[in-house]
Amino acid sequence: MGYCVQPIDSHQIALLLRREKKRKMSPRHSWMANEGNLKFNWRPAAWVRTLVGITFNLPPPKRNKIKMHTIIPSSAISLKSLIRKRPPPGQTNRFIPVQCGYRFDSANTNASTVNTNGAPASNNFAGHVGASRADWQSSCAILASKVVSQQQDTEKTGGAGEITVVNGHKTLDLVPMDNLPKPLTITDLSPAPMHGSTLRVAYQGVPGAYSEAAAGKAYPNCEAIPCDQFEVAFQAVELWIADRAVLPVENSLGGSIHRNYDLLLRHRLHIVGEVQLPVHHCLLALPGVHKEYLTRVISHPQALAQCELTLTKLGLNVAREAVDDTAGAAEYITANNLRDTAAIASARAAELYGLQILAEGIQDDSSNVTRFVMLAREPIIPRTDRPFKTSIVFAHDKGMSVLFKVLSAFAFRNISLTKIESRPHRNRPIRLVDDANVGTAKHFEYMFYVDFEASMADVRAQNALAEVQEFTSFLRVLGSYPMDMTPWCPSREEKGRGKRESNTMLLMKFEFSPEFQKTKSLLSELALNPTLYLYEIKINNFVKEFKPRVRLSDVRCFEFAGGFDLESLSSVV
Ligand SMILES: O=C(O)C(=O)C[C@]1(C(=O)O)C=C[C@@H](O)C=C1
Repeated sequence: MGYCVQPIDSHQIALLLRREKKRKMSPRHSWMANEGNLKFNWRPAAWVRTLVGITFNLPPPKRNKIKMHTIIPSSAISLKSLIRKRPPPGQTNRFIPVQCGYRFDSANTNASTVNTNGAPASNNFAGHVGASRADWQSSCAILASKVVSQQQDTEKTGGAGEITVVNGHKTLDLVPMDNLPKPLTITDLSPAPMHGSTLRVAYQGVPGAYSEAAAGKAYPNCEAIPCDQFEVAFQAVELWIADRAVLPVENSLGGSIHRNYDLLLRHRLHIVGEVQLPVHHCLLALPGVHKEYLTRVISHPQALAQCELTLTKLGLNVAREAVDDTAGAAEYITANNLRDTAAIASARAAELYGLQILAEGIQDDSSNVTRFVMLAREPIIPRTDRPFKTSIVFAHDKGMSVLFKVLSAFAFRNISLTKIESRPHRNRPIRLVDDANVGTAKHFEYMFYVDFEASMADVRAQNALAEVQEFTSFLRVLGSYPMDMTPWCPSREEKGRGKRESNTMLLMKFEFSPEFQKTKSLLSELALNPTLYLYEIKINNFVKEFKPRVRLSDVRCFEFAGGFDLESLSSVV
């Protein structure tokens, strides 16, 4: 079945918000109904509630399944409202309809399922075939009609056949066991919704953007939902249009993506994970275009910054223009048939928008990595049995050496800080300090963002934060989440240098074994998803079976998506 994924923009979000308000429907309710997860809401411990700075006003669990269909939002969200309007004739649409590649049947190549090039688009990340929005809507409709018909049956029969009275109290509305959601366990670090549909993950950009790849790495079977701005991705999660958002926060070459730091503070989403994505940029142009024809290069400002030196080395001293995202740049060239313009984007963007790759790996450093955070409406339960990171934001109070004192709270407890970022304090950007003798000092006021390597379940972290609270006027925990420990996936060039021979040997030795093939695909899924614990057991068996037969030094890196290091996996299990 062909399916066209369209980016959501802020206008549509506003429309949905208004509609949502009109129906006086609380998002909390819609989630509970949608996920069928009524009984399993966990209340975070008191210290989490205090530190997260958010009141968890969970309504009492409701078990009346009739309520569920009345408050399902998805069936009411029209697909149309998620599709961007076409631009007036003569004006180019910034987001032309493209086949996102999440669901594709080659037999179906109608206008909405082909890319701008007329060619069918293809998938980029393994196993990410998810239900389309249409499927999602129809499953909600089926669920709703099921509940309505059950309700009617009950009304007709007066509830016969169902136990509705217990000890004289009409309290229970029992549902067949099969329909009950599975209880959450401690391994459900970030519980996925149980509405029977795939996880919907919002990202900024259009298909082919690195953020889409990051969404696929974080949630391998997700339905990735493109959004035209970071803010829209935040709102999509807040309005239950998406279940998660995956957004970039920093790049190893270009530095912090400040906008997302500001938005983290403005919105009430929680960081539930992180993914680090190696970013290999390509220079893309229309087929037949040579480097010499180019008069400008367009891309996301981060991507332009990451390739600055290489572009100059390639002799491309041409105009460099910033656009919203890398894949959007590629799309723009194709849509406008620009033969004098190149885009910096991914190889997948080249494939999707029918461009040729003029140069590959053009980032100034081959180990270019972007760190993305995974955002959800609910925080996850912090653990101590694997490496966790905690992100906080604080504003310091008046006083001497406050920043030093705050940082010492971590240093004295041997907690490493992995990142510190400061942003202007929007409410109070300047503090004036008058000194009658020398004049007025104008102090810039900041919000400080700190990531440290400890879980909120670790007493050291709790004590450190208790101390930090003493020196700060504002403190919020943005999230405590598993660190991305996926082994380093070297770039193609690095891999070629030395390791290829041993990898090839290993693959030759085992590739004919069906068991190996099966396990290999499981492992590649794990390599792509740092939060999947289910696979640990399977890996354990794999390691047991294969370890005696191969030298670990021979199997440093497999030649499949994501790549991983067997040695570090065996230390995980
Ligand atoms: O434009 C894209 O493809 C993005 O996903 C955005 C973004 C960013 O915001 O930094 C993500 C990764 C790369 O570092 C370049 C751009």
